Formats: sequence, C-alpha cells, structure tokens
Amino acid sequence: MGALANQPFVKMNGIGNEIVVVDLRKGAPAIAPEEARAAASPQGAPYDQLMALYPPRIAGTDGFIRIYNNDGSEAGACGNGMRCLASLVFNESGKDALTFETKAGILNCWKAGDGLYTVDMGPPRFKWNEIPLAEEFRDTRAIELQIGPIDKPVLHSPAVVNMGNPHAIFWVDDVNAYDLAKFGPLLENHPIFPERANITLAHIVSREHIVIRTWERGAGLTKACGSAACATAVAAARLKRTERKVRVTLPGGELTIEWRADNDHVLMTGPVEFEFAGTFDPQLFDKAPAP
Ligand SMILES: N[C@@H](CCC[C@H](N)C(=O)O)C(=O)O
Repeated sequence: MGALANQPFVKMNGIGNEIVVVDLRKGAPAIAPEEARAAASPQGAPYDQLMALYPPRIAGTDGFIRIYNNDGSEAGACGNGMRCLASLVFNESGKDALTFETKAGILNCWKAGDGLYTVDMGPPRFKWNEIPLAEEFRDTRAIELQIGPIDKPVLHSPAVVNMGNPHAIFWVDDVNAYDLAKFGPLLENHPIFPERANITLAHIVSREHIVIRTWERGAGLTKACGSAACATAVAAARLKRTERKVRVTLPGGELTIEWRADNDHVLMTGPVEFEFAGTFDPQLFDKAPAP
C-alpha cells in the first residue's frame, strides 16, 4: 500500500495554481511518482502541485514538506502551495508564524493580514552550477540561449535564477503574444538545463510592476507559479530594471514580491482559496499507470 490510498486531502488554489494538500503527519512512506500521477488524474484530484506534510524532522519546525508535480517529479519549492498548506496549519494551530523544512531549505510563513499570507522563499541563487546549467556561464543575468531561426530568434537571452527550482525568464513586450504551450516544453527540456527548468515570459510594465506567464517544469501551463514570480522579480531587479519590491501579475491573480536588501531573502505575499475536501479512492492507485 502506498502513501495516498484512503488519504484525506484538501483541494485549494493559490491565485489559480491548482494545489492539493495531504496531511501525512501521522506517518506514511514517500509518494511514488506513479502514485502522484494517479492522484492528479481526472478520477483523483487534478492538481499542478501536491503538497505532502510529514512530521517535523528538525526541532523547532512545524513539519517537513515534500512537493510533487503532476508528472510525478518532485519540486524543491512551491510558493503558492506553501501559502495554501500554511493557511491550513495556521487555522488548526492558532499560531501566527510557522516554519517548515522543504527540499529547498527552511521556509518561514506568516499571516500578512486581509487574508494574505507571506512566505519567506529564502535567498535566490545565481551561479551557473546552482541553477543548474550544463555549461559554465559567468553572467547568468542573460545567457546564450535562443529558440526560433538563428538570425531572427523568437525568444532569446533569458535570465536564469534558482529560487528553490530552476527558472529561465525571457523578457518580452507582450506575454500573450507567444505560444508558450509550444515553446515551453522545448525550453523546459533543453540540454542546457540538466534538471529541466520552469520557463517564464515576463513583461516589465514599470519599476514596480511585472506581468508574467509560466510554463512549469513537471506541470505545464499554470495560472500561477509563485517561485517564477520570485525569480522574475529578482532577475529584473538584478538588471536594475525594477525596484526590489514589485507587484507581479500572473494569469490567475497578483503577488507582491520583495527581495530584501538586508538578508537577501525573497518574500512572497498573496491569497489562498479553499475549494473542497475529499479522500483518495484506493482503487485509483491499484490502476496506477506504469511510468
Ligand atoms: N507552482 C509552484 C512551483 C512549482 C514547482 C515547479 N513546477 C518545479 O518543479 O520546479 C510555485 O508556486 O512556486
């Protein structure tokens, strides 16, 4: 028996990023890739990311979180999912601040008022081997990568950032003018990204406002990707094109992102929405398709 059969779940969204939260604090094995894929099927609870909450492994933390994409792969960070999961733990615990261990490190969350939640996503990483990239680039503010005809590229020179996950950001004038469903998978799986990458189109509207659309590694087109919003804000500020605090508009809503000058951490603030609660049918996992 795997981890998810008969397991209660909560379906939520973070500005349209489809999130399923599973509370495994009573103990359960790690979720196998085929189980994660079966859980995301139409007979399960279709999601972009599944957030699995395990008992704390480090004293002083509120739990250990593992994050799964709907293709069964594991993600390091998920900003929208963190807000959703934290909102549930805030409700049950009455606490004002929470600390979770994730693959991307220790993340703190707190209530920001007006139904908003802030997640401290930690510091961004910029070195080529931290993104990671397959070859050395000394300056990751714009790397040599393009798609389309060699003399007339459709997209080119992305900034790359690791924000718990690998991100590539292409600067454009209109995020809706590109077929991201076509270019996204090509770029996500480009050999320059040995661990694949999240692909974002970003339009800088002003020094305080950016509009983005993201093709997510392991999940495809989503209405919102919180870590992409963080990565984009950081990349734009690094190029001195924006302030360190910006409003980011995504297809599903808005986030406020602040790259702190004092400790280098990136703070993401936004809402969450509860949709429904359910229980995973064990038969779903009997029929789990082979990878
Ligand atoms: N939607 C998430 C990011 C999801 C992780 C990503 N697909 C990956 O595997 O890198 C967010 O809100 O940050």
